[in-house]
Amino acid sequence: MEEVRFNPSVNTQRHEYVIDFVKTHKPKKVVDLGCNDCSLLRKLKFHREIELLCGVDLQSDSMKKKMHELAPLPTDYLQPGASPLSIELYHGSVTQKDARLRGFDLVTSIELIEHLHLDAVELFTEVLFGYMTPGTAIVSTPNVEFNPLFPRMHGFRNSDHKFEWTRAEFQSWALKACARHGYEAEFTGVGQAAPHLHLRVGFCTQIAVFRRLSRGGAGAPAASCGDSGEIFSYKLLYSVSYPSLCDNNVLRGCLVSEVLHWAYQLSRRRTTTEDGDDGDDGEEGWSHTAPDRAETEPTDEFEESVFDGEGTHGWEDVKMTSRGQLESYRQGRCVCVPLRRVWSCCPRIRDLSGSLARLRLFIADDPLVRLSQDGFAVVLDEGEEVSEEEAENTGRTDPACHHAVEEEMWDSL
Ligand SMILES: C[S@@+](CC[C@H](N)C(=O)[O-])C[C@H]1O[C@@H](n2cnc3c(N)ncnc32)[C@H](O)[C@@H]1O
Ligand SMILES: [Mg+2]
Repeated sequence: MEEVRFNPSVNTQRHEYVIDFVKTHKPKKVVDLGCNDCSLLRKLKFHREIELLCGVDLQSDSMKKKMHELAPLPTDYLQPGASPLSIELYHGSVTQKDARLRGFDLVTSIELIEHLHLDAVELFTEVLFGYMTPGTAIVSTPNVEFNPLFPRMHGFRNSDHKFEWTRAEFQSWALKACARHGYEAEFTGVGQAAPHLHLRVGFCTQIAVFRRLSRGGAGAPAASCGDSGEIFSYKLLYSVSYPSLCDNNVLRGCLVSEVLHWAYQLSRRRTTTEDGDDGDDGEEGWSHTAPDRAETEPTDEFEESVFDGEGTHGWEDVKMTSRGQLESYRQGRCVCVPLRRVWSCCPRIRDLSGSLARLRLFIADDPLVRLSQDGFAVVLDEGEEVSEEEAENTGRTDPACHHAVEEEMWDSL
């Protein structure tokens, strides 16, 4: 019989199964048991709906070799995620409890259980379903019925395997765990044989997806391990937090970067006065006096009418309603760009800050931004511009530029 080959590899297919599950169910807290060299974690970290991503393994060497690849990339600083992300790696055995891993939304155990002796599988089952009590769990293991399709293989698929189960054996273990701990399970797999063989041999890798039944619901007994206090049996090997917009300092950095970028852009644009006069000194388009505060800071009604959040008024409305009110103006050798104008031009600034008042609060004390005395305009020194190089160094780039940097990074990986 010709040896079966998978493309993509069955390992990749297992990881893709988990990733698809994450995309669909959007768990916030995920732990990968038996994470080995963190290869699944390195893929999962890009799914920013996850806020806490953990890995556990008995062998620390493989984790240590690759754990630094879990660190944030430069792009994570340029475009911080909207929600936080922490990654933690633990050295320990899945047969032991650790309070830090309780109550997760998703636990994955990919090709782990067959590396445990059967008495350790019992302990693991208790720890996983009775103590960790995740909302969902994905457990995969080889399906021994598929092995005849590997004619050159003798014994188990790996010398460290303590057993390999048939579909019936795997399902029996899973259903017992469900009955004891209040879960339900569905069975599937990855790595499919030719259609005429599939029914007979099943998937190469068998997968059980467990879902915890609601507490107090039928078949949901109390956790069998009981609440045995705070147990910390794992050693924390690695921990990293990603920059996120939930951190006020990161949010301020992003707002400052956007405000400066837009203020420079707007300061370069020619403006005309209300009557179309472009000034008497040859410097076309500049107002030379600070407008009344009322001019740069239209009324609340104005703000409500233009920024009612319903998307009924576009930028065209702003130009019409505020003609003559949102112009940049000169003060001495400086150019002042009304903060409201910056706000009007950049949806990202509006999204990030929520309101003009909040924007002002956020950036007012930042040393990179100079606001006018009344706090209503960004003050730029004449001729001050952000060079391409400077923009890259400070991250003061427009979104298109972020994407270019990101693409470049991906190409180099
Ligand atoms: C085949 S590898 C798992 C591969 C990995 N899950 C993946 O998807 O790429 C099995 C892993 O389980 C780990 N392991 C074995 N016994 C363990 C235990 N009692 N507790 C935690 N990890 C264990 C091994 O060190 C090894 O890294
Ligand atoms: Mg294995």
